[in-house]
Amino acid sequence: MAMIPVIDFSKLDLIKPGSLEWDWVKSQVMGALEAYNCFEASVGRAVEHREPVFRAMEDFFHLPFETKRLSLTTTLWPQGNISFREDNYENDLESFGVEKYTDELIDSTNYQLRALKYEGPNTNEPVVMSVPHNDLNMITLLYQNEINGLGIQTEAGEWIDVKPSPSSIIVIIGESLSVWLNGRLSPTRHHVVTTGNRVRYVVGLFARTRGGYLVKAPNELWMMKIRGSSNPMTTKTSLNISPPNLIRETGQIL
Ligand SMILES: O=C(O)CCC(=O)C(=O)O
Ligand SMILES: [Fe+2]
Repeated sequence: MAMIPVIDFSKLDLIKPGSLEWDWVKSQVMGALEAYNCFEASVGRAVEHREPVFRAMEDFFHLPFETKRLSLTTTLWPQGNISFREDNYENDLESFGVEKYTDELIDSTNYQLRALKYEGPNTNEPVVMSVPHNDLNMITLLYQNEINGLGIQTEAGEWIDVKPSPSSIIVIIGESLSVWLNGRLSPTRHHVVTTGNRVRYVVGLFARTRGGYLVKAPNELWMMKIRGSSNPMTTKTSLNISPPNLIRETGQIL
C-alpha cells in the first residue's frame, strides 16, 4: 500500500539551520516533494493539543459565525506554531538555493485558518466530499481528527489514501508555490472521499500570498531545468494574486 513520506519535525526546535540534522530534514523534504509533492510532518507537540482542539471544534460548529471567526484564530492555532510554518518555508527555499528570499516570502504571505467539518455520509460506499483539485495558495497544512478521507494523486495518476498519525500534519503545496518555483515542483492534486457515519474535522492553515503581490519566480529559478524536462524554462509564468481570481500572465484564469 503506497504511503506518502513521513518526516520527523519533532526536534526542529532543537536543531540549528546548517547543521547535519537540519540538512538531513531538508534532504528528506526535497525527496518527498519531488516524489509525491507532499509529505506527512510528524510534530510531537500536536498530540498535546489534539483532544482540546477537536473537542473545541465540535462546540465551535454550534456557534454563530462571527464568534467562530474570532475564537478560531486565537484558540486553535496558538502563536507557538508560527515557527513550524516558517521553518517549512526556510527548509523548502534552501533546498532550491533561494533561501535569501525567505524573509520576503514570509512578509508577502498571510495565513488563513479554516475549520472544516465533513458530516459522515452514512454509507459504506466512498462518497466524494471534495472533488480532485489543486489549492491555489502557496502551502497548506492540514491537521485532522481520526476520520481519514484525504487522497493525494501521484504524478503517475495513482491515488494514495492519507492516514496521518495523531501527531502529524499533512503538508501540501499549491499552484502559487509551483509558479514561484517556476515549475520545479507540481501542486499537490488531492480530493476528499469518506465513508461511514462519523464526522471528519480538519484544521487547515492556508499560507497565501497577500492580495496585490504578483507571484513570480525569482531570477535564480528562471533558467533552471524543470523536473522531467530536458529544456530549461525560458518563459516566466506568474500568478497575479488579486482577488477574486488568480490570473496567470498567459491570461489563463485559474
Ligand atoms: O479535508 C482535507 O483533508 C482537505 C481539504 C482541502 O482540500 C481544502 O480545503 O482545500
Ligand atoms: Fe484542497
